[in-house]
Amino acid sequence: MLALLGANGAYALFPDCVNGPLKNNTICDTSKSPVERAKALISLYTIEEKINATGSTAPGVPRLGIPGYEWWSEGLHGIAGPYTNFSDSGDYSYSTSFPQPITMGAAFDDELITAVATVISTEARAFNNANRTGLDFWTPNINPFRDPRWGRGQETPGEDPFHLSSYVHALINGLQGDPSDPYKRVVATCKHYAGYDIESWNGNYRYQFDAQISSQDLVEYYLPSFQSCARDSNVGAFMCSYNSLNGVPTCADPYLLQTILREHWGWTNEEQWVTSDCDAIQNVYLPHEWSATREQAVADSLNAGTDIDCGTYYPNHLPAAYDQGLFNESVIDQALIRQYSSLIRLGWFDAPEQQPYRQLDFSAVATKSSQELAYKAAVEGIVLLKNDGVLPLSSFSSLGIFGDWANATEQLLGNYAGQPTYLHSPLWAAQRLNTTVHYARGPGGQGDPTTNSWLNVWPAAHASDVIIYIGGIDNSVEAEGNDRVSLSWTGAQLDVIGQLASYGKPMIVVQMGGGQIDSSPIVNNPNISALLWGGYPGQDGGVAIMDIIMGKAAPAGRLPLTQYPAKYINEVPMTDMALRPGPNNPGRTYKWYNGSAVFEFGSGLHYTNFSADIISDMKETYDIASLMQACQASNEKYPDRCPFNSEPIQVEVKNTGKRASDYVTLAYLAGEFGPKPYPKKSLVAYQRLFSISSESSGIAKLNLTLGSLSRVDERGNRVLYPGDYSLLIDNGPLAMVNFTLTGEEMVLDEWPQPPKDRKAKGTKEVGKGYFVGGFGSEQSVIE
Ligand SMILES: O=[N+]([O-])c1ccc(O[C@@H]2O[C@@H](CO)[C@H](O)[C@H]2O)cc1
Repeated sequence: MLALLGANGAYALFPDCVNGPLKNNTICDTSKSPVERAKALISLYTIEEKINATGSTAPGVPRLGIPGYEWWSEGLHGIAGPYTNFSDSGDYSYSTSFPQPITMGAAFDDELITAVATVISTEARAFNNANRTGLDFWTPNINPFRDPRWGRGQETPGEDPFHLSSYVHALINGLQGDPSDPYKRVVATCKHYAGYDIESWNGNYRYQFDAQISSQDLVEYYLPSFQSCARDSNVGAFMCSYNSLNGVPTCADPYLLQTILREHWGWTNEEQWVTSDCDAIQNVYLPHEWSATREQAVADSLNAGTDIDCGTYYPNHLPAAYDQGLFNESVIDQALIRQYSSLIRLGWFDAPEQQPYRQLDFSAVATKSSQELAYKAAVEGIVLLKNDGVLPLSSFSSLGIFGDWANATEQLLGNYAGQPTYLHSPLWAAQRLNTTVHYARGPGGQGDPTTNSWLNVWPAAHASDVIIYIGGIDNSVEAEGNDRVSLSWTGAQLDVIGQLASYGKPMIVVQMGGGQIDSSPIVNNPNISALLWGGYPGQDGGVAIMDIIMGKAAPAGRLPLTQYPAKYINEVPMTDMALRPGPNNPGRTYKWYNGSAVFEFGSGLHYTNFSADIISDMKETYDIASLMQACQASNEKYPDRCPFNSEPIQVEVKNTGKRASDYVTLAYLAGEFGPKPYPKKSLVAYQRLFSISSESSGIAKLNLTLGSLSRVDERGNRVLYPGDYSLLIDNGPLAMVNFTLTGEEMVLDEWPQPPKDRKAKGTKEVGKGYFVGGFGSEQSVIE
């Protein structure tokens, strides 16, 4: 075995196929396929060694020179995670930390996402070569941001399934590299499959919750991003979730893991594996009480297709399950073939000089271009929501900066962050401008209105020409394990904002945090000139915010989610998973919400104005049978991926104002087709255009597919329906064209129905059977 760079840690070793005991075994023969190599290796393992290899911290098989491997690394917006090892100082003490996905989602720029993911995978390789992280990363989180209370919505690109599917495709390309490359850059893991988006609400916990979701909502809303991962992006791994879905814990559900994932989506490559969320196998036993015993829980999960247990439940309980005959050895072989084939595709077994990534070291980390990309991602994701013309700022001699986020450091990162290269707060950026800056934090964002931290606010405000308040929410309010209980501005913030506004000076509010906050009091206050949303903009977020305020950069991000009024959370329980409006549900997302949003999905202003014109000739009528014939002739395996238009639909976007700016072209379909009720509209394409100067135009090229024209019926089938369609450009809309689809409806994708004998349990009584204890240790249960 060969030690890499001599560092300590879980990644210190990789198998030595040059001089090690297996050098003449097929596992070391690079002319053989990964599966052949993996099979040769595990044929040497005893059943004990096989079982030991099923946990996320795999000990390896020393007698064969197979070192341990830690499967759990994170990479949500930069390398991170419990087993990624940053040094205290110097090399490997930091990496590039990008904005949270909710902010990068607002950029609506897939090329940006691929570039960001490429940096993350490069830095991951450099850290792996120094034995500091793994080769597979448990990212992205692509559960749609369904309910505005969700504490982890910040980890996602937003609420729209088309947007998520496109974003995740771009991301996986950057993380894994081209599928045809002999070696993967790293393996990505699409999580949390599926129906996971509640942390803790009204006595329901992620470990115990049973999400009841119709087939229609599953196919239309909860699963497209996962289909994009599995079917369209060749992702290397999936993670099943804590919750149950329609009565079955997802990690023990052969319908989800076999019928849908592997068979229906064709995710049959032997090097692709499923891990459980951390301790989710334990939860199959308790609190779900799906399996009667611990042994049955591990066997049910392994048999269903969960190949790795994040935790120790498999290694601890599979031996007894094996003795009881609850699983066949071929099932564990299958799991290990997937694991080792994946490691082979990552080059784990091959000599360093054979691989393109083994030479990377710290000089590839936090490069100048990576830092510039983190800044660019932040700028692109910031959204301008209100502006009476005060922005961009000009002619002032002093700035007052207030609020809980004004001097934000770690707050900028959100959760699942590693060690950033630096942390530039808005205050830091303001202090580098050629102006006087007065700063007072004031009462904390989530803060206590009674503290005397108010006192220094007023003199600072008095002395300033322009007032900037930067606040909102952060991970003390929205977090893993912690859903929000209010959509209003927290603590004393509205009070201090109101009093600052009463000075009658130009005033700008910057709303931070991943979940949206009802900002109608700010919108309606005529003394507040401008409102921006920044999400979690990452290590250079403060500079990005100040550059937009000063006009050094132009805002063009769009909200990737709805800003609901605060009363929304009284109108629908978080546990109601339905998207369409019902008696106790006003509907979810911009497609179905029947109330009046404070800001709609896609909202975003500029420092200029744009007009749009659909310049492609579109027919008035399209015949469904002809569309399907063209699709069949193209030999596309999945008809929903067939193009609707043979050439991209071109939209000319003209900057009719005075300042150069990016513009995000959003294209929606609306109309009367398919099952009632009809959604208000659905996003079907988007493209960000860059730096369109005054009086100039850019051309967006939009590719619509048959899938994007389809609707989903109650059984989950994706169908192309006859009816009247409108293609809308932007929220206004700025341009629109109508067309009709004629002929008989056609099924594009027939959804496999759950088996009739599917064992399903109802929702458990809330709060009962919930484990309290640390990761990997089964402790007390709330009875
Ligand atoms: O005990 N812990 O240290 C611990 C930490 C995080 C944790 O969360 C889970 O682990 C992440 C694995 O990628 C999933 O996204 C998340 O649901 C689960 C357990």
